[in-house]
Amino acid sequence: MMKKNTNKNIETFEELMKLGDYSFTNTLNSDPDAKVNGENKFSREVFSGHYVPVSPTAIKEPIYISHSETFFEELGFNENLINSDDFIKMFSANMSNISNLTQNKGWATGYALSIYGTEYYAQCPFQTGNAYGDGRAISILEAVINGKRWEFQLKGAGKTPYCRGADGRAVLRSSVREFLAQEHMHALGIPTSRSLTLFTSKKEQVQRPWFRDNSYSKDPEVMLEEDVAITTRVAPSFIRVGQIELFGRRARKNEHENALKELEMIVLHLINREYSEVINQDLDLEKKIILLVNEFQNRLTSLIANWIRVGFCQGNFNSDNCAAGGFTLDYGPFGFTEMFDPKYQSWTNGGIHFSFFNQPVAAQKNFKSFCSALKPLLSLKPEVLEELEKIENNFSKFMQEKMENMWANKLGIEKFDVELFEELINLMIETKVDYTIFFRELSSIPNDINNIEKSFYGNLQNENIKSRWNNWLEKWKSQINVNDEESKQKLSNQMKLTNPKYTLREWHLVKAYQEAQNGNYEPTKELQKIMTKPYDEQTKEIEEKYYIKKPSDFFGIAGISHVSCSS
Ligand SMILES: Nc1ncnc2c1ncn2[C@@H]1O[C@H](COP(=O)(O)OP(=O)(O)OP(=O)(O)O)[C@@H](O)[C@H]1O
Ligand SMILES: [Mg+2]
Repeated sequence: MMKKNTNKNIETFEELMKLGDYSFTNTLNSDPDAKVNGENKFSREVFSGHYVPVSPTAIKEPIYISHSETFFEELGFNENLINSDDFIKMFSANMSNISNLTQNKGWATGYALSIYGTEYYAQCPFQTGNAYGDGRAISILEAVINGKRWEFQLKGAGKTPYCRGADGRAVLRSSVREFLAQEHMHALGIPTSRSLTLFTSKKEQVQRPWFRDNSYSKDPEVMLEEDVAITTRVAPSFIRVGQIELFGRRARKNEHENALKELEMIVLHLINREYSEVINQDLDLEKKIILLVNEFQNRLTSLIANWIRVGFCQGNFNSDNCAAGGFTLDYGPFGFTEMFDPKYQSWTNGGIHFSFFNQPVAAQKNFKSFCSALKPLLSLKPEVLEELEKIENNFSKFMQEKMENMWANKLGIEKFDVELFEELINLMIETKVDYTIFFRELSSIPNDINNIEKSFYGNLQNENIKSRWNNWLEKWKSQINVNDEESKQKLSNQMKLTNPKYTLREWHLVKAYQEAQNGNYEPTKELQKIMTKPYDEQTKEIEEKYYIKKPSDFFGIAGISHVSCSS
């Protein structure tokens, strides 16, 4: 039976505004100093409160680049909305002179920073952590749409108290990357913040450190003038592990009389926004906390296994870039591994700890920071604290289980086999395979290793390696359940739903944002169209253009093989 579509469509900007709901202002505290500080567009310490009201700074004469048709459809947004003047104004950060606005201010939030489990304060200009947070991200709307609550956040909408002396802007390059990556990840079946719209402007440029053309430099060499842009991203909330940490640290140090209360408030807010379907709101606080850590652990471990499944490396997995709802957030120095390397990491300053295969450990560090932040709420309940610590200590066991299941699925086998897996990884490293193409080709269940040569960066002339590969294939085949053409086809189809055909390679992105800088948005749109169907075969023409290994000319090239800065 066809499921009846009960969703109500949103035809006009006015209808969208009617769904706006700012009730969080009843359950969360605003920064008490915000009023005194007027515009709130300069770097300053914010000592308490959960959010600071901030007016976004418009980009002038916004130029439309793209919107997510898929997400519009999911939200029930009429396509015509994108032509509405008010809609364009709102999502290019111009909230003046819009009729039907319930509130013409947005809000920014503070958060703390832990890098690989170590607490940091140095990144805050005051060295206290009180001026660190959304430096250029400003939320402007919460709306309940067809029963689901969404927060709409502009990235690059100008300065906030957390701007740390920077310009509050995002450049076109990083905005195109984030806009495309979010919808690609969603299409890959991976929880993520979503993209709504992408606007740029030719009326404002900001400077960013970057590389010369075709440079091999690891460090930026020049300051580039780049056009500004704003992407609107959408999620049930933008609460980060770092945000819970900020309140956890304040409570732990008893920084002000409301510190513990504010921690409780933000935790309950997190549960409401991200976990209301799994945590009954009538339970007492301790029970809620235990369910919360369990479920966050569950989501986070699945998320990381999924990242590794598709070759994604987040690159900067600090606690402030780890969404407490367990989805992907902050597409800064991210990348998809091409020539397989477990240590792959595109960000030159990122270090090995955020590299591709170390992401389970990086996640564990963020999980630990999350648990530590909750502990002040349990100081009078040692038995609950013990329970929490037990969950915390089980992280690596759960992570390992998720990883093994993921590898088994990727290989189309029932049960993970450590020997089979380790030999595969060794062979993949030794023979330099393209991660995406290899697993996709394997999904066709080849008879001989020559059939998947397409995925090798070198050729297979070495007889020893060739025979090791064929032995591996034999062993693998003895573990998959394929006895006839029909079962082979069935398994092949199933594997192709796990192993995508297309992933967002950096050199595709570079072409798209360089063209966009010249005012040609077609490559961005083409990439968007292809990368939102990553498991489909698509046309021969697309295959020839996008289902190919990284061209040798791009190896080692700055801005393609590695980046120095994400903003
Ligand atoms: N141009 C900028 N102006 C003001 N603040 C900035 C700017 N670039 C980065 N920041 C702030 O510096 C911190 C670290 O930046 P990072 O690259 O992790 O985040 P981001 O990409 O801006 O944002 P997000 O995590 O919201 O996606 C963040 O708190 C961010 O808000
Ligand atoms: Mg960030």
